[in-house]
Order: sequence, then C-alpha cells, then structure tokens
Amino acid sequence: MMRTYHNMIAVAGEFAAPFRRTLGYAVISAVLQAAGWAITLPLFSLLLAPGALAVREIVSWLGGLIILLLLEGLVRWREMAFVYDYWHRVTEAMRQRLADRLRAMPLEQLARRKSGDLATILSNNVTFAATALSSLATLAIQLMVVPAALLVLIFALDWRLGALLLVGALLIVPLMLRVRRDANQDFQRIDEVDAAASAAIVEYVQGQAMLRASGRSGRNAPCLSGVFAHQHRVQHQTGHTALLIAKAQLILQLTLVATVAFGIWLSATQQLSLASLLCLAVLVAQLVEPLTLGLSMVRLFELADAALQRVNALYNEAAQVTEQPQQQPQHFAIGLNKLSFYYQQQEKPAIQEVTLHIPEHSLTALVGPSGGGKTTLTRLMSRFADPQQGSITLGGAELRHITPEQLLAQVSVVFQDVWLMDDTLAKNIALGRPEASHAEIVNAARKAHIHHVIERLPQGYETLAGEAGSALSGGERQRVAIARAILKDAPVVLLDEPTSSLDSESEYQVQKAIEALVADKTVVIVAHRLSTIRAADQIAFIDQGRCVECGDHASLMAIEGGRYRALVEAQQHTLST
Ligand SMILES: Nc1ncnc2c1ncn2[C@@H]1O[C@H](COP(=O)(O)OP(=O)(O)OP(=O)(O)O)[C@@H](O)[C@H]1O
Repeated sequence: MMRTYHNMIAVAGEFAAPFRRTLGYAVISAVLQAAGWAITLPLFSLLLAPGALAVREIVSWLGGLIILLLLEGLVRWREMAFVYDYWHRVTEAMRQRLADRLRAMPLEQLARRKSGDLATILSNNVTFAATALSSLATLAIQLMVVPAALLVLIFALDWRLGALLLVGALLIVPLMLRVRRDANQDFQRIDEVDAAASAAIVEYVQGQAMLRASGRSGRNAPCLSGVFAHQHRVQHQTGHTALLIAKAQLILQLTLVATVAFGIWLSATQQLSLASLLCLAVLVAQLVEPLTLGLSMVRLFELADAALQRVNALYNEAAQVTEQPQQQPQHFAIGLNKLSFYYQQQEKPAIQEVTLHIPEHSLTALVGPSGGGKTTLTRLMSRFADPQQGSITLGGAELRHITPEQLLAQVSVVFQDVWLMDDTLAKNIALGRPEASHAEIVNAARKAHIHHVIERLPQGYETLAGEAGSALSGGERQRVAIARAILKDAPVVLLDEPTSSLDSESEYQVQKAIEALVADKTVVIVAHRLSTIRAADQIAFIDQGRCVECGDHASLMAIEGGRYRALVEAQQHTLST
C-alpha cells in the first residue's frame, strides 16, 4: 500500500501537493458519510422510545444529519476538483516528463528498448496512472475508510458484533493478499505480451513489402506467428484471481448475514435494544456495497499499480548527464583517446583502445570489413553512448562535459537509415534550423541536388514526407538528409555509408551533394567505395574494433601486405571482372 502511495506521489510530480490534499478530502468525506449513518442510532432510539414523540430532538438530529450531508457534499466537491482541474494537466505533464526522460537517455539504451513497449508506457500506462491519481486513489480511500468507520460504529453498538465482523474480514485478508500478488504479476505479464504484440504489429506493417515478396504476409508471417496466441494464453491464465475474489465475496456475505442473525439473537435475548438492532441493519446494509465493490476492484487497483510502477521505472532510467565543469569546444578537431566501448550484454568490445586525431577542416575516412566498428565509432562521436574507457574530445573539450544542445549545434549526422519526420519536405530540411527562410531551404536543396526532384512533386516542398516517402528513392532520401545537414551548416559532419546500395547515377548525385556539404568542415565518413575517398586527408582502417592502419591513400598503398592496400586491390579486381 505504501509502495503504491509513494509511486503515486512520484508520478504526480509537480501535482503532488494538490494530490495529497485531495486524498485528505477523500478521508474527511468518508468519515462524514459514516458519521451520517451513526445518527440513525439516536433517531431510532427516539422513534422507538415509549410515550410521546420527542419531535424537537428528532428535528435537531435530522438537522445535524443534513449539516453532515452538506459538509460531505462540499468536501466531495473539492475532491472532484482534482479530477476536473488536474486530470488532463497531470496526464500531459507525465507524458512531457517521460519525453524529457527519453531525450536524456543515451541513444544506445533507447535503441535497445522495444518501440511497442515505450508506446504502451506513454499511452496506456500513463492514462491508467493518471486515472489512478485522479479517481482510483480517492475511490480506494472511500472503499477503505467508510467500512472501517462503520466497523467502529458496530463495535460501539456491541463489541461482540464488531468482533464477529472483524473475524470475517480477517479471514479474507490472506485471500486478498494472494489476489494482489498474483494480479500484480499477471498485469506485468499482460503488459509484456501487449508490448510484444504492439511491436510485432509495427514490424508486420513496416515489413509488408518484404513479407509479400516472400509470400509470408498472411497469418503465418514470422513476426506475428504465435504472438496473438501467446497473448490470449496469458490473458486466460491470469483470470484465476477472479475466482479468489468471488470466494472472498462469499465469505464476506456470509459474515454479514451471520452478524445480522447474531444481532437478532442478542435483541431477542434482551442483550441489544431494538433501536441498536435497526441501526445495525442500516450499518450492515451500508457495508455491503463498499466491501463487495472494493473486492471486485482489487484487480483494477493492481492494474493501476502496475501502470504506476512502469511509468516510475521509466522516470528512473539512467540519464546521460553533462558532467561538470562544462566545457566549450575551442575549435573543431576531434580526438579519440584510447577509446574502448562495449555494447550492453556483449562480451566482445566493439571498439578497443582506438586513438585517432581528426584535424579541423579535414576529411577522415573509416574503412574496413563489415562489423569492424566503423559505425560505432561515428555514433560515439555524436555521443550515442558514453565509452567505458578512454575519451572523445571536440575542440579540446570532452564530449561528456559539453551540453547536448552545444554538441548538436556543432555536429551534423547523416546516418545509414534516413529518418524523415511526418511533416512537409520543407520542414524536414529545416529540421536543424527551423528559422530558415524558404529561399535558404531551396538553396540547400539545390546544393544537395534534390531541388529538381522536389519541384517535380505535385505539392513541391509542401509534400508530406509520408506521401513523398514512396516517391523518393533511397538516394533521394539521402540527399534530403544531406540538404538538412547543408542548411544546418554545423562545423563537424559525420556521414555513415551514404553511398551504399545506390545505382551509379544516384551515387554520382549523392557524391556531388556530399561535396557541397563537406567543404571547409571537419568530416568523418564511413565509406565502402574506396574510389570516392582517395583524396581523403587520412584513412583509418578499422577491424575488430581496432584502428590497424592510418594514413593517406598513398602512404597506406605503400605498405607491403597492408590491409588497406589488400582491400583496394580486391575491389579493383572485383570491378575489372
Ligand atoms: N546495437 C548493437 N548492439 C549490440 N552490438 C552491436 C550493435 N551495433 C553493432 N554491434 C556490434 O558491434 C560491432 C561493430 O559494429 P559496427 O556496426 O560498428 O561495424 P561496421 O564496421 O560499421 O559494420 P558495417 O560496415 O557492416 O556497417 C559488430 O560486432 C556488431 O555486431
């Protein structure tokens, strides 16, 4: 219970104070409600008293009851204010905080999480967590405080009646603890299979072209097979808690009936007044609803608890921090100093003790066999993740000490998979410099050799990327990304395999676009086509995470039995055959 409360306070964030206040109101209104029912005892006593009716006293008790009801309505109104005033704000703030948290998470950590899982947290779990704060928490208080207060009143009527009820309530405690524990585990499993199903659907939709080509786009698609059946199995298995709840409800009903029967016997044997018996009947009748409703809602409370835990766990994920003291890059040379890096859960390092100096305004090409570590090196230069050993500097400042805003302002990246956001092509190009004028956007597109392609589209620069996506070839998408980098005009450019899998015309166009982008910049390019990087200032040959050779084309070709030389000769041989 306390864990759930702490999770609620953590999730409420800046709204924790009004939330606490609302819980206070919920307690007060529940106590007022129970106090109202307590008035039935003096009323029944007066009504059943022998002799003339004590009208004045009856009216004053009724007046007291009306005041209590008015007070309760007033407090409940304040309580509801949280639901109406804050619900949307809490939901929005929660999503905003989670988005901030995702932004602060190292990209490597983010890439490891399934997108379906994150989507579930940001949509379903946030909605449920907000519902838990806005209405379930106060409902839970109502369902606990009202029966507790009624139990105290029944004890006051006759301690034996109270004790009987208490024993019945204690009998169901172990059952309910089991329901809570099982339901909590169930909902975590349900969340996991739901997230897996969402991820599978995303994969199924994105991979349609490939699946249709291989004749596996139907129910037997590899990404879907088994996912829904597993989801159904898990949902079915998790239904057993409903049986436990029904058992607890039965025990409770029997206890209530036994209490009333015991009260009748006490009254028949002159141990309980008739007024007390009538009052007992009223109090027991008031107990039925909150107790049965409370029991049937335990699963819902646990579902909310699971949502709170998942939202909180994401809040608490490690963030990539800017270490103190903050440093400013003094120039645009890059230094890799004894750099080593492991991907999570990988035994072999992807990068091992790489030391490389990339001078300002120079072109450095990374070459080597597939899986050697070239992409990882460029990713580390944009602080995709922090290296476990060694350091990377930009202009003499360590990346860990540069704020993300400053780093992003200095570095443009064009990676293998060009990502276009769901907006117009103009907005996509202006992503790195939203304040750019239309003329500047067109100018960047011209330099990137993509202007004539965009102009031919019916909506031109106003074409939505989603619609343009299917009309743009791989090379054209890359040129949109290059136009984006040209417009941003950052002094450092990281390019990852921009010429992979293109026909020769597209490759020529992309090459021209790159030439426009890299002039006067510090450039690191991952290259497979060695012909295009002969003029590079330096070429680093990366294999098994190590920099095994480094120099310009001529000096590397001069190494007898050198790795770069062997690669060039192998490519020349392939081209000539
Ligand atoms: N996200 C990841 N998680 C775990 N291991 C990874 C990840 N990305 C890459 N690796 C591993 O790190 C090593 C280096 O990969 P990297 O992609 O940097 O090589 P590369 O030289 O760029 O290869 P290619 O030329 O094929 O793109 C490989 O062993 C690869 O399997």
